[in-house]
Amino acid sequence: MEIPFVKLHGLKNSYIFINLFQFQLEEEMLAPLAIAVADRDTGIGSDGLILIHPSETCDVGMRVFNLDGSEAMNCGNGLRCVAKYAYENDLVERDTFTIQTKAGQVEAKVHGSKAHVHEVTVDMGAPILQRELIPMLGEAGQEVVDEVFEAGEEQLHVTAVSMGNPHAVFFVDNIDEAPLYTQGPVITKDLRFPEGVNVEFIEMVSNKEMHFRVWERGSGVTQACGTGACAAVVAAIQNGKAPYGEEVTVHLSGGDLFIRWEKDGSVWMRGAAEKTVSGTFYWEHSA
Ligand SMILES: N[C@H](CCC[C@H](N)C(=O)O)C(=O)O
Repeated sequence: MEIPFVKLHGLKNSYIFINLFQFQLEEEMLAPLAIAVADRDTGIGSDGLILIHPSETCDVGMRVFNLDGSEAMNCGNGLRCVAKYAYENDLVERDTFTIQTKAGQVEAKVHGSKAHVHEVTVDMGAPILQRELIPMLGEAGQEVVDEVFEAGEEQLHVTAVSMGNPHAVFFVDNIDEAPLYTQGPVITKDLRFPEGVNVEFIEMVSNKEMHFRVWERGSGVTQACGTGACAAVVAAIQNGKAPYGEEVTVHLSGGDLFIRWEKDGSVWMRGAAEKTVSGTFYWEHSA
């Protein structure tokens, strides 16, 4: 198969994008294709695959697959890249439009021109905080804030937040000493999270600034995670470490995101999105 693609990234969290307004794929191809394109040796190299597709309810739709082929419900960096691509390629006319995800719909506003969108703001909607909706095992109806979390020999404290996809947020004193590579791969598959979980470690710099590292469900360590940054700011506010309604700067490995959670309302994410490669992926798909 000859598959047209574009590679874009949000703060170096990169995906291979396929425009299904122009190209068709069979459902059973999607997971193996995500694995194939993400492979840095035999594929293009990315953190996964994102499909941009027609939607009956929104201006455009997005599906996201991690590099292990698993499909996720939402992707913050992916949303900003989809918004950039949709506006620059005339899939939408206005600079503000809706994007359908598996988790629901969001509203995006692009900043820049048709020739080059350099930044996107997304209303990510309200976080999901009830334990059983994260989902996380335990007493239903409760929020998970600063809860003791036994992880091997360590006793951590977890705050769990869903942005349509699950996040386990841990606050550390020094981000450079966060157990990202030891605890990340273990916690992401912990049975207390029946659907797995994205794992974030946060060091607060001030009440409006934090350092952030992530082990993503299905992709491992990535340079940035947009839904994770949203979850981290929500968790900081739930723990009294940051204020409602004001932009918090999140320093991710790949760059900065600016996140605001309106009390009892939406989480807003603002950040860059860049295109790097376009071309044809030659794929020998064995059914
Ligand atoms: N690994 C995530 C999906 C990608 C999210 C991330 N790349 C972002 O920018 O939000 C999950 O399985 O829920």
